Amino acid sequence: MGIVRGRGGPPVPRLIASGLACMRNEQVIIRDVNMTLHEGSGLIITGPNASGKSTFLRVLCGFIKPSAGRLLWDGVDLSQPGLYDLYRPNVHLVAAKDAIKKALTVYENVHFWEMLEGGEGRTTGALETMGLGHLAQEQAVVLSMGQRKRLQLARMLAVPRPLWLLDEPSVGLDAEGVEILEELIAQHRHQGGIVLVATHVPINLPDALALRLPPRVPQFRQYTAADYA
Ligand SMILES: Nc1ncnc2c1ncn2[C@@H]1O[C@H](COP(=O)(O)OP(=O)(O)OP(=O)(O)O)[C@@H](O)[C@H]1O
Repeated sequence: MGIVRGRGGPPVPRLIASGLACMRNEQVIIRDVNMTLHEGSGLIITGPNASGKSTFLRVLCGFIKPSAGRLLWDGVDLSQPGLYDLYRPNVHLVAAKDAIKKALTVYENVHFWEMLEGGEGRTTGALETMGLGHLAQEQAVVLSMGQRKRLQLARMLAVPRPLWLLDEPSVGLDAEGVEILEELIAQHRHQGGIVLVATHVPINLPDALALRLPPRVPQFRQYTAADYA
């Protein structure tokens, strides 16, 4: 994660969104979103329900292509062919849907992900950090909502990546869990990582930037069977 510098100039921002827009189903979900983030940055994204916070994170993680605007990573415009594929391994999204496999053990849920991503040896430590070590050999089906969130965060820790995109990461966590989360974010930023948090719940990210998305007024239309296919 070395600092990228222009020739003799200040560090190049790691992540830039410029005039970013996203349409889904012929609806504008987000428009003209701008941000510039350097190593160690934190950004708290707020906005009313349906304002596009989750959509914005999904665009940033490369699941949805922007409809307009530009996204740059280390100064490179990701709209160029093939570059999203190179960028994606830098990003970890903690989404509302947790993709936890109930039939696997807690350990396997993290280890499976770690192996998929080419890592090895971090699963046990990640579970311990999230206070799930004692449940490692239990099937994930027994986990409570807050424990599932802890498992999601353990998966993130098992595969180190510079850019964390966290969608409502504290929902379901108890006070101790929130404290661990805030400490992890602080450590990650201290090591040069970047953390974006979309949330309705206040979270302590010292010196974080703020982005508030405006309310969306959806254009309702008649839906057809094709929309649900
Ligand atoms: N695949 C999709 N197709 C069509 N519309 C979508 C799709 N995904 C999301 N949307 C619409 O995008 C809008 C924004 O949704 P999103 O989940 O990004 O908002 P949000 O700000 O995260 O909301 P909340 O605060 O309720 O979590 C919603 O109106 C939703 O219906």
